[in-house]
Amino acid sequence: MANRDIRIILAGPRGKMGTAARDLIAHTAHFQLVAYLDSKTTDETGFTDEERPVYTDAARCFSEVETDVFLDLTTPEAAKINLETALDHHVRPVIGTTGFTDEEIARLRDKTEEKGLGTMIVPNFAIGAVLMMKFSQMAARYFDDVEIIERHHDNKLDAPSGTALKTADLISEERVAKNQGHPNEAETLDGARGGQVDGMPIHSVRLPGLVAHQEVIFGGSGQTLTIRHDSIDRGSFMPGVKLAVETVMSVKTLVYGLEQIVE
Ligand SMILES: NC(=O)C1=CN([C@@H]2O[C@H](COP(=O)(O)OP(=O)(O)OC[C@H]3O[C@@H](n4cnc5c(N)ncnc54)[C@H](OP(=O)(O)O)[C@@H]3O)[C@@H](O)[C@H]2O)C=CC1
Ligand SMILES: O=C(O)C1=N[C@H](C(=O)O)C[C@H](O)C1
Repeated sequence: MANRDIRIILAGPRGKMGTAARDLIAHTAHFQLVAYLDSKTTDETGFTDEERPVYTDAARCFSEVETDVFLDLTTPEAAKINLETALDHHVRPVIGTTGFTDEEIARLRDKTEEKGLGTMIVPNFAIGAVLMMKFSQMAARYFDDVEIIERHHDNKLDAPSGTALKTADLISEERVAKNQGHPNEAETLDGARGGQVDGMPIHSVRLPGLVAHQEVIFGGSGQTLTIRHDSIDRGSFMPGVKLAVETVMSVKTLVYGLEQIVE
Protein backbone atom coordinates (compact mmCIF):
# COMPACT_ATOMS: atom_id res chain seq x y z
CA MET A 1 0.00 0.00 0.00
CA ALA A 2 2.88 2.36 0.81
CA ASN A 3 3.93 2.18 -2.83
CA ARG A 4 0.79 3.52 -4.37
CA ASP A 5 -1.29 6.67 -4.04
CA ILE A 6 -4.03 6.93 -1.44
CA ARG A 7 -7.23 7.67 -3.34
CA ILE A 8 -9.53 10.15 -1.59
CA ILE A 9 -13.16 11.23 -1.99
CA LEU A 10 -13.65 14.65 -0.38
CA ALA A 11 -17.00 15.84 1.00
CA GLY A 12 -17.49 19.58 1.46
CA PRO A 13 -15.01 20.80 -1.18
CA ARG A 14 -16.38 24.38 -1.27
CA GLY A 15 -16.20 24.88 2.50
CA LYS A 16 -13.45 26.56 4.51
CA MET A 17 -11.87 23.24 5.51
CA GLY A 18 -12.66 21.59 2.18
CA THR A 19 -10.83 24.36 0.32
CA ALA A 20 -7.74 23.92 2.52
CA ALA A 21 -7.96 20.11 2.13
CA ARG A 22 -8.04 20.36 -1.68
CA ASP A 23 -4.83 22.35 -1.51
CA LEU A 24 -3.26 19.79 0.85
CA ILE A 25 -4.18 16.88 -1.43
CA ALA A 26 -2.90 18.72 -4.51
CA HIS A 27 0.45 19.23 -2.78
CA THR A 28 0.85 15.72 -1.34
CA ALA A 29 2.57 13.45 -3.83
CA HIS A 30 1.02 10.17 -2.59
CA PHE A 31 -2.55 11.54 -2.28
CA GLN A 32 -4.93 11.37 -5.23
CA LEU A 33 -8.29 13.16 -5.22
CA VAL A 34 -10.76 11.00 -7.16
CA ALA A 35 -14.18 12.60 -6.59
CA TYR A 36 -16.18 15.10 -4.55
CA LEU A 37 -19.36 14.78 -2.53
CA ASP A 38 -21.27 18.05 -2.23
CA SER A 39 -24.67 19.19 -0.92
CA LYS A 40 -25.67 20.78 -4.21
CA THR A 41 -25.15 20.10 -7.89
CA THR A 42 -22.48 21.79 -9.94
CA ASP A 43 -25.23 23.82 -11.64
CA GLU A 44 -26.39 25.21 -8.31
CA THR A 45 -22.94 26.05 -6.95
CA GLY A 46 -20.78 26.63 -9.99
CA PHE A 47 -18.08 24.48 -8.38
CA THR A 48 -16.46 22.26 -11.02
CA ASP A 49 -13.24 20.38 -11.50
CA GLU A 50 -12.51 19.23 -15.04
CA GLU A 51 -10.76 16.09 -13.78
CA ARG A 52 -13.09 14.77 -11.08
CA PRO A 53 -16.82 14.11 -10.77
CA VAL A 54 -18.97 15.94 -8.22
CA TYR A 55 -21.70 13.80 -6.62
CA THR A 56 -24.58 14.80 -4.37
CA ASP A 57 -25.60 11.21 -3.55
CA ALA A 58 -23.17 9.45 -1.18
CA ALA A 59 -24.24 5.87 -2.01
CA ARG A 60 -23.93 6.52 -5.74
CA CYS A 61 -20.56 8.20 -5.27
CA PHE A 62 -19.11 5.24 -3.31
CA SER A 63 -20.61 2.71 -5.75
CA GLU A 64 -19.24 4.39 -8.87
CA VAL A 65 -15.81 5.64 -7.73
CA GLU A 66 -13.06 3.36 -6.46
CA THR A 67 -11.40 4.92 -3.47
CA ASP A 68 -9.39 4.16 -0.33
CA VAL A 69 -10.42 6.98 2.00
CA PHE A 70 -13.43 9.22 2.46
CA LEU A 71 -12.61 12.62 3.98
CA ASP A 72 -15.64 14.44 5.41
CA LEU A 73 -15.53 18.19 6.20
CA THR A 74 -19.23 19.05 6.05
CA THR A 75 -21.95 19.45 8.68
CA PRO A 76 -22.85 17.26 11.68
CA GLU A 77 -26.06 16.08 10.02
CA ALA A 78 -24.43 15.20 6.69
CA ALA A 79 -21.32 13.61 8.19
CA LYS A 80 -23.27 11.06 10.22
CA ILE A 81 -25.02 9.76 7.08
CA ASN A 82 -21.88 9.94 4.93
CA LEU A 83 -19.77 8.04 7.45
CA GLU A 84 -22.17 5.10 7.64
CA THR A 85 -22.59 5.05 3.86
CA ALA A 86 -18.81 4.96 3.42
CA LEU A 87 -18.45 2.00 5.81
CA ASP A 88 -21.32 0.20 4.06
CA HIS A 89 -19.31 0.53 0.82
CA HIS A 90 -16.07 -0.62 2.44
CA VAL A 91 -14.44 2.79 2.35
CA ARG A 92 -12.33 4.07 5.27
CA PRO A 93 -13.77 7.30 6.73
CA VAL A 94 -11.71 10.21 8.07
CA ILE A 95 -14.18 12.55 9.72
CA GLY A 96 -13.12 16.07 10.66
CA THR A 97 -16.72 17.20 11.00
CA THR A 98 -17.73 17.63 14.64
CA GLY A 99 -21.04 17.11 16.47
CA PHE A 100 -20.92 13.37 17.25
CA THR A 101 -22.26 12.23 20.65
CA ASP A 102 -20.53 9.58 22.80
CA GLU A 103 -23.38 7.17 22.01
CA GLU A 104 -22.93 7.67 18.26
CA ILE A 105 -19.20 7.11 18.54
CA ALA A 106 -19.72 3.90 20.55
CA ARG A 107 -22.11 2.57 17.89
CA LEU A 108 -19.77 3.54 15.05
CA ARG A 109 -16.88 1.84 16.85
CA ASP A 110 -18.86 -1.42 16.73
CA LYS A 111 -19.77 -0.92 13.08
CA THR A 112 -16.13 -0.17 12.15
CA GLU A 113 -14.95 -3.39 13.80
CA GLU A 114 -17.75 -5.36 12.18
CA LYS A 115 -16.58 -4.10 8.76
CA GLY A 116 -12.90 -4.78 9.54
CA LEU A 117 -11.88 -1.30 8.41
CA GLY A 118 -10.35 1.75 10.02
CA THR A 119 -12.30 4.92 10.88
CA MET A 120 -10.82 8.16 12.16
CA ILE A 121 -13.06 10.70 13.91
CA VAL A 122 -10.86 13.69 14.69
CA PRO A 123 -12.42 16.62 16.56
CA ASN A 124 -9.28 18.71 16.09
CA PHE A 125 -6.51 18.10 13.55
CA ALA A 126 -4.17 20.83 14.94
CA ILE A 127 -1.16 19.39 16.74
CA GLY A 128 -1.22 22.31 19.20
CA ALA A 129 -4.82 21.51 20.11
CA VAL A 130 -3.93 17.83 20.57
CA LEU A 131 -1.14 18.88 22.97
CA MET A 132 -3.52 21.25 24.77
CA MET A 133 -5.85 18.29 25.36
CA LYS A 134 -3.02 16.03 26.52
CA PHE A 135 -1.60 18.70 28.88
CA SER A 136 -5.10 19.30 30.25
CA GLN A 137 -5.54 15.60 30.94
CA MET A 138 -2.19 15.62 32.76
CA ALA A 139 -3.13 18.71 34.82
CA ALA A 140 -6.44 17.09 35.81
CA ARG A 141 -4.47 14.63 37.98
CA TYR A 142 -3.60 17.55 40.25
CA PHE A 143 -6.64 19.86 39.93
CA ASP A 144 -10.28 18.75 40.37
CA ASP A 145 -11.76 22.13 39.46
CA VAL A 146 -11.69 23.10 35.81
CA GLU A 147 -13.74 25.09 33.30
CA ILE A 148 -13.41 25.07 29.52
CA ILE A 149 -13.98 28.17 27.40
CA GLU A 150 -14.04 27.59 23.65
CA ARG A 151 -14.29 30.42 21.13
CA HIS A 152 -15.19 30.01 17.46
CA HIS A 153 -16.34 31.94 14.39
CA ASP A 154 -20.08 32.54 14.27
CA ASN A 155 -20.73 30.18 11.30
CA LYS A 156 -20.14 27.17 13.53
CA LEU A 157 -23.19 24.88 13.74
CA ASP A 158 -22.39 22.77 16.82
CA ALA A 159 -21.92 23.87 20.42
CA PRO A 160 -19.98 23.02 22.37
CA SER A 161 -17.14 22.33 19.96
CA GLY A 162 -15.95 18.78 19.33
CA THR A 163 -12.62 19.80 20.83
CA ALA A 164 -14.23 20.97 24.08
CA LEU A 165 -16.16 17.71 24.41
CA LYS A 166 -13.07 15.64 23.67
CA THR A 167 -11.06 17.68 26.21
CA ALA A 168 -13.75 17.10 28.84
CA ASP A 169 -13.74 13.35 28.08
CA LEU A 170 -9.95 13.18 28.51
CA ILE A 171 -10.09 15.21 31.75
CA SER A 172 -12.88 12.92 33.04
CA GLU A 173 -10.56 9.92 32.64
CA GLU A 174 -8.33 11.48 35.34
CA ARG A 175 -10.70 13.57 37.45
CA VAL A 176 -13.31 12.21 39.86
CA ALA A 177 -16.70 13.59 38.76
CA LYS A 178 -17.47 16.67 40.85
CA ASN A 179 -20.13 19.37 40.76
CA GLN A 180 -18.06 22.52 40.87
CA GLY A 181 -18.88 25.90 42.36
CA HIS A 182 -20.94 26.64 45.46
CA PRO A 183 -23.51 23.94 46.40
CA ASN A 184 -26.20 26.62 46.65
CA GLU A 185 -25.22 28.31 43.39
CA ALA A 186 -28.27 29.33 41.30
CA GLU A 187 -28.47 30.68 37.77
CA THR A 188 -30.53 33.86 37.50
CA LEU A 189 -29.98 33.69 33.74
CA ASP A 190 -30.35 30.28 32.07
CA GLY A 191 -27.04 28.96 30.77
CA ALA A 192 -24.92 31.46 32.74
CA ARG A 193 -22.79 28.62 34.12
CA GLY A 194 -22.45 26.92 30.73
CA GLY A 195 -23.09 23.27 29.83
CA GLN A 196 -21.84 20.52 32.14
CA VAL A 197 -19.83 17.35 31.56
CA ASP A 198 -19.43 15.41 34.83
CA GLY A 199 -20.00 18.69 36.71
CA MET A 200 -17.30 20.51 34.72
CA PRO A 201 -18.65 23.62 32.92
CA ILE A 202 -18.07 24.29 29.21
CA HIS A 203 -18.72 27.79 27.81
CA SER A 204 -19.07 28.46 24.07
CA VAL A 205 -18.37 31.88 22.54
CA ARG A 206 -19.31 32.60 18.89
CA LEU A 207 -18.06 35.80 17.25
CA PRO A 208 -17.05 36.98 13.79
CA GLY A 209 -13.29 37.41 13.60
CA LEU A 210 -12.53 34.25 15.59
CA VAL A 211 -11.23 31.01 14.02
CA ALA A 212 -10.86 28.27 16.71
CA HIS A 213 -9.59 28.89 20.24
CA GLN A 214 -9.83 27.14 23.60
CA GLU A 215 -8.77 27.81 27.17
CA VAL A 216 -8.81 25.15 29.86
CA ILE A 217 -8.64 26.87 33.25
CA PHE A 218 -7.79 24.85 36.35
CA GLY A 219 -8.24 26.33 39.83
CA GLY A 220 -6.69 25.23 43.12
CA SER A 221 -5.97 26.82 46.47
CA GLY A 222 -4.21 30.13 45.75
CA GLN A 223 -3.49 29.37 42.09
CA THR A 224 -4.91 28.92 38.60
CA LEU A 225 -3.41 27.20 35.58
CA THR A 226 -4.54 28.14 32.06
CA ILE A 227 -3.77 25.96 29.04
CA ARG A 228 -4.67 27.74 25.83
CA HIS A 229 -4.57 26.98 22.12
CA ASP A 230 -5.37 29.23 19.16
CA SER A 231 -5.84 28.24 15.55
CA ILE A 232 -5.50 31.51 13.67
CA ASP A 233 -5.50 29.93 10.22
CA ARG A 234 -7.03 26.70 8.85
CA GLY A 235 -3.56 25.71 7.64
CA SER A 236 -3.07 24.64 11.29
CA PHE A 237 -5.33 21.63 10.67
CA MET A 238 -3.73 20.29 7.48
CA PRO A 239 -0.73 18.31 8.84
CA GLY A 240 -3.24 16.47 11.06
CA VAL A 241 -5.52 15.77 8.08
CA LYS A 242 -2.54 14.25 6.26
CA LEU A 243 -1.61 12.13 9.28
CA ALA A 244 -5.20 10.92 9.72
CA VAL A 245 -5.55 9.93 6.04
CA GLU A 246 -2.26 8.00 6.21
CA THR A 247 -3.14 6.34 9.52
CA VAL A 248 -6.62 5.19 8.56
CA MET A 249 -5.05 2.97 5.89
CA SER A 250 -3.38 0.76 8.50
CA VAL A 251 -5.83 0.63 11.44
CA LYS A 252 -8.82 -1.68 11.83
CA THR A 253 -10.61 0.12 14.65
CA LEU A 254 -12.27 3.48 15.21
CA VAL A 255 -9.70 6.01 16.39
CA TYR A 256 -11.38 8.96 18.13
CA GLY A 257 -8.91 11.84 18.37
CA LEU A 258 -5.37 12.32 17.10
CA GLU A 259 -4.01 12.11 20.66
CA GLN A 260 -4.50 8.33 20.29
CA ILE A 261 -1.72 8.25 17.69
CA VAL A 262 0.43 11.32 18.54
CA GLU A 263 2.81 10.19 21.32
N1 LIG B 1 -11.47 18.42 12.99
C1 LIG B 1 -10.97 19.65 12.83
O1 LIG B 1 -9.77 19.91 13.12
C2 LIG B 1 -11.84 20.71 12.28
C3 LIG B 1 -13.14 20.46 12.10
N2 LIG B 1 -13.97 21.39 11.58
C4 LIG B 1 -15.32 20.93 11.33
O2 LIG B 1 -15.41 20.65 9.94
C5 LIG B 1 -16.73 20.91 9.48
C6 LIG B 1 -16.66 21.87 8.28
O3 LIG B 1 -16.16 23.10 8.73
P1 LIG B 1 -16.02 24.36 7.74
O4 LIG B 1 -15.23 23.98 6.55
O5 LIG B 1 -15.57 25.47 8.60
O6 LIG B 1 -17.55 24.57 7.33
P2 LIG B 1 -18.13 25.25 6.00
O7 LIG B 1 -19.54 25.63 6.32
O8 LIG B 1 -17.20 26.29 5.50
O9 LIG B 1 -18.13 24.05 4.94
C7 LIG B 1 -18.99 22.97 4.98
C8 LIG B 1 -19.27 22.54 3.56
O10 LIG B 1 -19.97 21.32 3.56
C9 LIG B 1 -20.99 21.40 2.56
N3 LIG B 1 -22.02 20.43 2.82
C10 LIG B 1 -23.15 20.54 3.57
N4 LIG B 1 -23.87 19.40 3.53
C11 LIG B 1 -23.17 18.55 2.73
C12 LIG B 1 -23.41 17.23 2.28
N5 LIG B 1 -24.52 16.56 2.63
N6 LIG B 1 -22.50 16.65 1.47
C13 LIG B 1 -21.40 17.32 1.08
N7 LIG B 1 -21.13 18.59 1.45
C14 LIG B 1 -22.01 19.19 2.28
C15 LIG B 1 -21.46 22.85 2.64
O11 LIG B 1 -22.14 23.25 1.49
P3 LIG B 1 -23.45 24.22 1.60
O12 LIG B 1 -23.16 25.18 2.73
O13 LIG B 1 -23.56 24.86 0.27
O14 LIG B 1 -24.57 23.29 1.93
C16 LIG B 1 -20.13 23.57 2.79
O15 LIG B 1 -19.52 23.82 1.54
C17 LIG B 1 -17.49 21.45 10.70
O16 LIG B 1 -18.17 20.39 11.33
C18 LIG B 1 -16.39 21.94 11.63
O17 LIG B 1 -16.78 21.89 12.99
C19 LIG B 1 -13.53 22.62 11.25
C20 LIG B 1 -12.23 22.96 11.45
C21 LIG B 1 -11.27 22.03 12.00
O1 LIG C 1 -15.93 24.55 13.40
C1 LIG C 1 -14.72 24.82 13.50
O2 LIG C 1 -14.20 25.80 12.95
C2 LIG C 1 -13.87 23.91 14.28
N1 LIG C 1 -14.39 22.79 14.71
C3 LIG C 1 -13.73 21.80 15.46
C4 LIG C 1 -14.39 21.64 16.81
O3 LIG C 1 -15.62 21.65 16.91
O4 LIG C 1 -13.68 21.45 17.80
C5 LIG C 1 -12.25 21.98 15.49
C6 LIG C 1 -11.79 23.39 15.56
O5 LIG C 1 -12.05 23.85 16.83
C7 LIG C 1 -12.45 24.24 14.49
